[in-house]
Amino acid sequence: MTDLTIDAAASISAATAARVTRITALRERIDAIDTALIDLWQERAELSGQVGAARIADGGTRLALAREREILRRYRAALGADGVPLAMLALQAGRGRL
Ligand SMILES: C=C(O[C@@H]1C=C(C(=O)O)C=C[C@H]1O)C(=O)O
Repeated sequence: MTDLTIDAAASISAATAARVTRITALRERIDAIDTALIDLWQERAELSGQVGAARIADGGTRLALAREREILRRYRAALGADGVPLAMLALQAGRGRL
């Protein structure tokens, strides 16, 4: 290889190494976010179950539909159309399937 070719190869591999380092850092942050989301998802389901159990113990209903509508509206306002199925899964995780 000529000196020029060696320099080019070294700079390509340095750029590749920088990209790999950046991807690794971004993935570490993604993993941390996923861990936080999973923790919050499970906490939400637990709290939702407690509210439902308290309402039923008071002779109330398993569902509070006005509250569910408000939650669906909030997710849709924040996340657009994708927010609706996400909210439905969050509700289901807490109070079970309809
Ligand atoms: C937790 C509750 O009970 C149910 C579960 C909800 C939820 O997971 O957010 C919302 C409404 C109810 O159908 C509540 O009334 O707040």
